[in-house]
Amino acid sequence: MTITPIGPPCSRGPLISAEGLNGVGKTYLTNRAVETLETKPLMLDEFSEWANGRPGLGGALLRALYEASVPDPFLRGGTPMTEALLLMAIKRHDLDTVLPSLSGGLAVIEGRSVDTTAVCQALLLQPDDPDAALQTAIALLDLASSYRPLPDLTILVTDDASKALERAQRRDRCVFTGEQADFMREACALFERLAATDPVRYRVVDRRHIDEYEAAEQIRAWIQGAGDGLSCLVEPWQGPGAACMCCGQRTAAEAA
Ligand SMILES: Nc1ncnc2c1ncn2[C@@H]1O[C@H](COP(=O)(O)OP(=O)(O)OP(=O)(O)O)[C@@H](O)[C@H]1O
Ligand SMILES: Cc1cn([C@H]2C[C@H](O)[C@@H](COP(=O)(O)O)O2)c(=O)[nH]c1=O
Repeated sequence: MTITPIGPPCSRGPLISAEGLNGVGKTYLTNRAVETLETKPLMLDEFSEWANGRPGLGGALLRALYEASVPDPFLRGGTPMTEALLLMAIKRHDLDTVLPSLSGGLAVIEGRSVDTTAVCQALLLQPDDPDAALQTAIALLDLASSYRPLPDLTILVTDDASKALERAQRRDRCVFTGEQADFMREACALFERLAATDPVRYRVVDRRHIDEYEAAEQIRAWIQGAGDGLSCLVEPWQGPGAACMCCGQRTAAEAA
């Protein structure tokens, strides 16, 4: 189903997410890509960059997850479904905070969004079964999309998991355990399989095949094109005919 405004086209900005493993270069490449854009998007930091604490409910929920999972980089506290719902609530909170920017026509780039939640929590819910994990990730994304609209565009940055691991360890001056490195390898494969299920929303930058200049240029072009022909953004739980969260117009649903 597509949502079309009854009046003039919606002038909102695009909601974009950057996804991929720790240390794969999401932040590095996205920052490089936006350097050359005339109108800078609003960048919503990744979790680790909330180091000084983010005010508000999103920060408080994240602190609760960190405290319950210490000392695990993947926020694993032993109750994956509860964690999934909290992570979705944080990503919903992120959306709430950027609605004024989207409404003003600005592009917003989320450093990680609901796809990370789908991938990481699916691996916890279906350990040792990659096909079941893919189905679970798809189902978790479906659940997330009832909390908030999915991004208009998701850029997956991927690479050999071992390269991403090396960069993450160097940057954070830490050593991942063997189990954590295995988790990253599984997440790498699942991110790639999940992206292949939705070629309309995902664009994939594979650093095994292109250098950082080409990667940044691709990302720049995708960000620049993401604002074309956007439909209204509606509360998923309100259904057809709801007002757009950005322009306020009532929408009509039509069969795709
Ligand atoms: N092509 C590159 N050349 C040199 N350094 C790089 C390159 N790509 C990334 N890095 C460095 O590797 C580290 C990890 O990159 P970055 O922080 O962008 O990863 P990330 O995907 O955002 O990771 P995380 O999700 O863990 O925050 C950073 O210190 C970054 O500066
Ligand atoms: C959003 C989200 C994050 N995580 C994990 C992935 C990373 O190890 C950390 C956050 O680090 P970053 O600075 O955002 O790269 O949290 C997760 O397991 N599930 C999620 O939904």
